[in-house]
Amino acid sequence: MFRAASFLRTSLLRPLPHTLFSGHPSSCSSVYSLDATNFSGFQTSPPALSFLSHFSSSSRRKADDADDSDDVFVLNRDPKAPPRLFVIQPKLRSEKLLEDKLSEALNLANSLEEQRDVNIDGEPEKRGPPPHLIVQNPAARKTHADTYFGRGTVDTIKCNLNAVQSEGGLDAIFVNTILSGIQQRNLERAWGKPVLDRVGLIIEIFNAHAQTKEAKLQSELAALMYRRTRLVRVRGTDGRLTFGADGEAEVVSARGRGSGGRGFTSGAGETELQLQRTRILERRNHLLSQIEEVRRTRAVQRAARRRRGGSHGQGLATVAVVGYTNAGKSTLVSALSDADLYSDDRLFATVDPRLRSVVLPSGKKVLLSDTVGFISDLPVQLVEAFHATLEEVVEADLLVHVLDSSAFNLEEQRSSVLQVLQQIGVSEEKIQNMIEVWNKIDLIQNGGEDGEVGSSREEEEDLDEDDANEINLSDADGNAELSELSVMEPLAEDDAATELSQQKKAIDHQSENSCNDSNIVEETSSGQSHDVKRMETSAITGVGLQELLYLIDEKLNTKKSCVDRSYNRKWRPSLAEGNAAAAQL
Ligand SMILES: Nc1nc2c(ncn2[C@@H]2O[C@H](COP(=O)(O)OP(=O)(O)OP(=O)(O)O)[C@@H](O)[C@H]2O)c(=O)[nH]1
Ligand SMILES: [Mg+2]
Repeated sequence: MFRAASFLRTSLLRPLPHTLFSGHPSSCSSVYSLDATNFSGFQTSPPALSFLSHFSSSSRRKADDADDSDDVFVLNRDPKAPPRLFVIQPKLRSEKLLEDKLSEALNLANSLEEQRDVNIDGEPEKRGPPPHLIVQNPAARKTHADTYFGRGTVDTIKCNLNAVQSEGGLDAIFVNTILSGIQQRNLERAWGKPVLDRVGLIIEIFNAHAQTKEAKLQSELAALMYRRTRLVRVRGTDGRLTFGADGEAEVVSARGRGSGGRGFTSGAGETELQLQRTRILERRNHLLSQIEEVRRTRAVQRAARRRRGGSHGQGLATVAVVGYTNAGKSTLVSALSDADLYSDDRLFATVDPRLRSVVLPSGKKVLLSDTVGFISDLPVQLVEAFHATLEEVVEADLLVHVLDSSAFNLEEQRSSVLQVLQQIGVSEEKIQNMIEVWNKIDLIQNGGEDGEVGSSREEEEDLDEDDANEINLSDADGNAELSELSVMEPLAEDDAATELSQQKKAIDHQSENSCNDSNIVEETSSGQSHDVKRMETSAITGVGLQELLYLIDEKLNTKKSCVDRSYNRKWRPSLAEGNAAAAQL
């Protein structure tokens, strides 16, 4: 696991070339010239490749007999042939921020395949970083309403794509920003490949990683709501407005036009656009009813679990482990509960929430909930569609916020998570009471890969990029119904009773740190109005885990001033011991 994280840092965070167009033929910017009308005038009609279509050129195209849900995704879920993406990263003002964003983009592009096979060392199979290009950020001057990038940049990208394409197939292009429907459509026409923006790619990843029925339903719902915002009309070869993947003519009857703003009804006068909207709405209602059905079953199971109670007879408390994707949530929950949850350096490795039981130093049994990770610019469609899963967080008795302490943009990650927590309706009181865990402390103790720790991460914000992302993607229609959904029930829950008796027998090492806050740092976080008790942990070496359990115990049982010092569930190294161990890694 440790090596996996190191790989990510060494392979993706290596210094970037100092050219804007990295890694590809320098001749590109001059040799290739694209007919301007291809992407700005809407006059020509190269093959339509919108993600609404089934792109036929790809060797990984979807099978004709794919189920309904496949229609809303661009890329196939073929674990044997994960899609190959070309990554386009708009340049950012700060070199460090650029490195970080590029690293995240490359990792996102590499995260599309399903759960990986492991190699003979038990490590997941690794893929090298995908082909990528850093281009001028149009937001610095002016984004182009039709293609987002300026014409020269579009040409240069096309030239580089051709070079990469000749070396091996490409399935899609990932532009690490948020594009409008029309920009996406025009870029697909210009480049002859499906284009995914940040929102589209994250939704595809959720689909690729969803294992359970619930997660699949929710990711399809997110894709559907996203697709609804992408229904664009364009002018066809004959100059008429057309709609649809294959440029089919829009059908507008006199009845449709003359509805006087009362809206169209289904029938002969319906526009193609309206037909698509109706289909999407029907499918969405179908998905919502299925999710509701699952929810009801889960609610019954949850009530039964609460009645069953913990070792002290009271109901089981739930501790939700939240945080930025790849912060180490699953690894931490696994380490605390001795369970084996799937963790990986892919982003959004966890899409299906899991509950694991753990016995606290006081003997109290609680459930740790491992949830989906968050990311900056988390698509609003995902937040809404995964409302059911995220309600697990809202309803939890206590939140543990896991941060990757070695992340260069730690502050940004922290505020992204706090933003999502507020967005999903977590009470201010719960946020105030939250435990903040700085995980991966072993990487910092090792000096980090690039020596970047602490406040030096807090780089200037790039306003240009913010401007580029000012696109309203909300779907007001979906809100009311989605808010009615409630918590998805856990998919697995291990029984800790046997474990508890074994642990009690195994107490042979008096804890030095039961109420000792050596790994707890009191600080007032920037941008936060409350004091945060910060824990430093390494889910890999075990540093700080014991202290974390004590703190959880304390928080859940505030009446108890101090927890049972004789308890030692499992030996965990103290911070000082961990420092020494980490130095040897
Ligand atoms: N060095 C180091 N690596 C860690 C630590 N905790 C987790 N990792 C690694 O970080 C990567 C991500 O870990 P996960 O547990 O999958 O992270 P996550 O937060 O659950 O990620 P998502 O489910 O994708 O949101 C894996 O490769 C882990 O081995 C740690 O304390 N130290
Ligand atoms: Mg996870």
